[in-house]
Amino acid sequence: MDIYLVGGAVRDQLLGCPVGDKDYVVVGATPEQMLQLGYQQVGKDFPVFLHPQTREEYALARTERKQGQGYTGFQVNTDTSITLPEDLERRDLTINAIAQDEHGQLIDPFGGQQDIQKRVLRHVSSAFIEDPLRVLRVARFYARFKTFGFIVADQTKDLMRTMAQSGELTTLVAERVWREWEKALSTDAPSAFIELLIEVDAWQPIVPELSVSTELLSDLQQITQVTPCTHTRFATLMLRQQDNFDLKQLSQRLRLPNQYKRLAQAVYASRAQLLQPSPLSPSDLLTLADNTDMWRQPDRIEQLAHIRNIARPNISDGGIVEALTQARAINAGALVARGLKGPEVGRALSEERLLAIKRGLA
Ligand SMILES: Nc1ccn([C@@H]2O[C@H](COP(=O)(O)OP(=O)(O)OP(=O)(O)O)[C@@H](O)[C@H]2O)c(=O)n1
Repeated sequence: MDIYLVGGAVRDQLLGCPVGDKDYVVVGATPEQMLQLGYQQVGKDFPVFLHPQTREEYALARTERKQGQGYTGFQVNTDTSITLPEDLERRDLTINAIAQDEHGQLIDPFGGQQDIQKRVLRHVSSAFIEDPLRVLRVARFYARFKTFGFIVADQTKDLMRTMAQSGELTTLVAERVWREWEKALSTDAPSAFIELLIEVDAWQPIVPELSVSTELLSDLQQITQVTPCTHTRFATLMLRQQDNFDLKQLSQRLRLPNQYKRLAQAVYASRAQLLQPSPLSPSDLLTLADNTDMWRQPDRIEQLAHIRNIARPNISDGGIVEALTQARAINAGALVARGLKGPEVGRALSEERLLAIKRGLA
């Protein structure tokens, strides 16, 4: 049997990027041989094994042929006669279809190295269209490698458009879609992910609820420069949604994790204040904090301050973070100790917080 390093690890190494997970392909082995060597089989559909010591993934070389709709319709062949080039041919992009043997020698039948040099994301073969997730993957790689100067080959964009128009994108399960979203949000150019999906008509089938404008794309680009927090970056997309925007449906469609959902809700509910074209007064800030659950969620102060700063960059609100942090420090317990009861506590708490905000802004 022969073992090769493949996929992202080889690509990232050639690009001079830190190498993440390592994936290997094994040519000429049976599952029984792998088990005998102490590898542990994972997943039923694909013959993938975990190395007994490193726990890295080793997949038997395979070909795949699409049979039906959606993700269930693959006929997988892992016969020991499957060659390395055959396995590489089923992969998505040429830059992801380079293998490296144990001596460091590269096997690159589809011109991946040349495409790395030319900075092109290009599909390997027409089998690209068999997996609709690839539309999102290409958009995500485009966002990740935009700063390196990568573009997407025209023919690859044509295939992405064909896939978007076929309706296949709607068969993707939410978790897989969201995983690509989250990876795209953590790149240096998440707006490129959105732009490419729009360009190939894939936006509508994936997130019909979310309307995108040039202003919104620019917001996203700016927030990306000020914070690595993907929750904040995603929530920024709520800033310019209209009154008929259905956040509930969007979060169901993407199965948004709770932290994303809650911050998105907070931003959408407070968008009028966040976009207010005049400085926020102490009482505006109090309302903003009340409406976004800032008292219980201290991270929100910075998150919303970042969003406010990019929404209205020319307006100086003074020390929002400082003021709200001081207001948060007001302790309801101390008010109860003063003998206040019931609704009096709530009222006094608001008054004290307002005073603290005023002091903090001054
Ligand atoms: N829908 C997919 C998913 C994966 N692959 C292939 O499997 C490899 C490993 O996939 P994955 O780990 O998802 O991505 P990486 O390319 O390793 O990128 P990263 O880990 O940086 O996201 C890819 O390089 C690609 O060759 C593919 O062709 N089509």
